[in-house]
Amino acid sequence: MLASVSSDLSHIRNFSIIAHIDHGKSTLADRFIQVCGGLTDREMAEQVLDSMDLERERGITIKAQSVTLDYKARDGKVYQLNFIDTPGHVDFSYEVSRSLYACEGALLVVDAGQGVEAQSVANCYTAIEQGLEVLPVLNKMDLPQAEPDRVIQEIEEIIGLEAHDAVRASAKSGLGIEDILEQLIERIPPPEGDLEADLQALIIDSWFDNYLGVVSLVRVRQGTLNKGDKILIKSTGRQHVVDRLGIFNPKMTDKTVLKAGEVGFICASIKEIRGAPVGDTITLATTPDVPMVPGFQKVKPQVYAGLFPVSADDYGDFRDALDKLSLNDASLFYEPESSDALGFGFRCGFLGMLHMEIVQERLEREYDLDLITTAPTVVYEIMKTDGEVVMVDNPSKLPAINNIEEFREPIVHATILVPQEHVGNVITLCVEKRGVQKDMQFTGGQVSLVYELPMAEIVMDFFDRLKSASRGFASLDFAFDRFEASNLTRLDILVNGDRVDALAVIMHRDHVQRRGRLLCEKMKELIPRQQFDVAVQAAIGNQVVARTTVKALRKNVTAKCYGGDVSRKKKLLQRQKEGKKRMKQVGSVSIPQDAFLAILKVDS
Ligand SMILES: Nc1nc2c(ncn2[C@@H]2O[C@H](COP(=O)(O)OP(=O)(O)OP(=O)(O)O)[C@@H](O)[C@H]2O)c(=O)[nH]1
Repeated sequence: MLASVSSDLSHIRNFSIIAHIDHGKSTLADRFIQVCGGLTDREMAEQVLDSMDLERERGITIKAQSVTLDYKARDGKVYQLNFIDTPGHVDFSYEVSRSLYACEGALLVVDAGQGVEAQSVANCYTAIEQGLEVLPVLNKMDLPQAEPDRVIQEIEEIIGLEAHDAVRASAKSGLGIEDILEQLIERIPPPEGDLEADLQALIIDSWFDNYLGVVSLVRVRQGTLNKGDKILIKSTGRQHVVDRLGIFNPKMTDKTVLKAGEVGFICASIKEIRGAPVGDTITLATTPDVPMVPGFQKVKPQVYAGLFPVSADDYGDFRDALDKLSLNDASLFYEPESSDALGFGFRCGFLGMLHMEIVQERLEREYDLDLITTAPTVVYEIMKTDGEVVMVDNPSKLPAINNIEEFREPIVHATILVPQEHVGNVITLCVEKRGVQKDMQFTGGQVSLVYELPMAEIVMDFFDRLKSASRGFASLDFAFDRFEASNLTRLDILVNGDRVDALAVIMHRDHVQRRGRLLCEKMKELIPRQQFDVAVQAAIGNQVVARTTVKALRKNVTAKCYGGDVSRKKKLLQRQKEGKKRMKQVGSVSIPQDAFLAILKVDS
């Protein structure tokens, strides 16, 4: 019953949507906003929840966002629905579990033509473990290839979730949208939370806004939060005054109070995003003993790479750009690095390859920088002969081989879902990537494979290879499991006899011969011919395992463009010039950006 007493939370529903990329989460969220009358048609034209340009271009959701909607249900009552968006990509799974902590329920949206995918299974388990009510929804029912019965069977068998009364919907046509909202109100419990208790609020997300400073999205778990309150951020121990608070409906709307059970934003003149980390707990300065909401952990980067400005003059701008970018991205780690080959730059840590690509693109696009990136690497644990254990995120910083007692690499626990007809190819790929099979189950038309794989193999090209091995149908989810001793070594690349530190890679000894040779071949393709022969060698210590030669250039590139075809000649020169921008002079040889990433293109 919707009572006037403020302590009644029965009209509130906090929920998230779990969906694999492209299964229709954003479209569905837009429909909810429309049904609840939050936006005009023109505003609807933009997908409001994916707010960053880059996200929209790539069509993926990165930052969690929320929207508060008033829904007039069929029982005549008005409910407050707080939808908390979650990112769909495996790199950002930490943020998913944060978002789920703020909810009592989640919709599991599955494309009725595609079926269940590994990532949504993993997120669904997280939700179930956190005690959430999960409601399956079959989306894209308007498509002729929709197979609701098969997908229901998959949901029941793979996830173990009752799905026979899952709403059959189409976010595109509008079919079933109100049925979803009705089911949500009926099945997802309202939040619990004592309004009289001391304030305890969870930070679901924080981002840096140029005008407002840090804005945090919070879920009040107990007590109330008022404008003007002096708050305490538990992990930093810092105190701040709340300048503004309110909700997104979906526009930012100011209020004076957020109560237990509610979700909204706060601004408290916090200068950088690390001052209000995601997953942290807020309480009042007067009640510092309120416990933290459990499960808070600092995000740890999984993949590291060196980023260097092409022109040394840009170093200062590059540092400023990283400072600014990190205001908004707490998971971006960076520290100065210097390389003999590439000069001064930064060693950056990322959540995964997608995160790395996004950061790189933002630096180049928003800050107009030309950067050279070295091959990404995972973090290794090295036990030295003197017993000391060190973590190494940069192949060129490895201790000398004879000082290494044990080389340990990170192992992930991976789940792959793949249609039966492609399972053979996927197993072959996993074996090639040094995977160890832990489980294999057949369900409906899909096979669920569980493997332990070295993280280094996964972050390289595994995902792309998996997609091509399964015609795009396989899906993957993985999480760090442990460090394990492995027969690894460092492979150096020498250009005309000079060891190029930025080209060093760590790999398994079994792969060294073959990959070393392929790497030299690839380098030969990538390094432009010079006025002299260039020798490219791959070596372990002093032992050369492969070599090739980039033959000296004899002809002028434009020589063959004889006659009056000036435009073609100009074009060629222009292309050459653009190519040069992304080159680094190493000794007397120009090495292009692609060569630094060549290892990623070397299939074992
Ligand atoms: N035919 C059909 N297409 C749909 C439906 N729902 C979504 N789509 C389309 O599917 C594509 C992906 O939809 P999104 O809503 O962007 O998917 P998403 O899950 O939010 O993707 P991320 O933001 O990347 O996680 C878009 O081209 C939508 O237009 C539906 O019910 N029917």
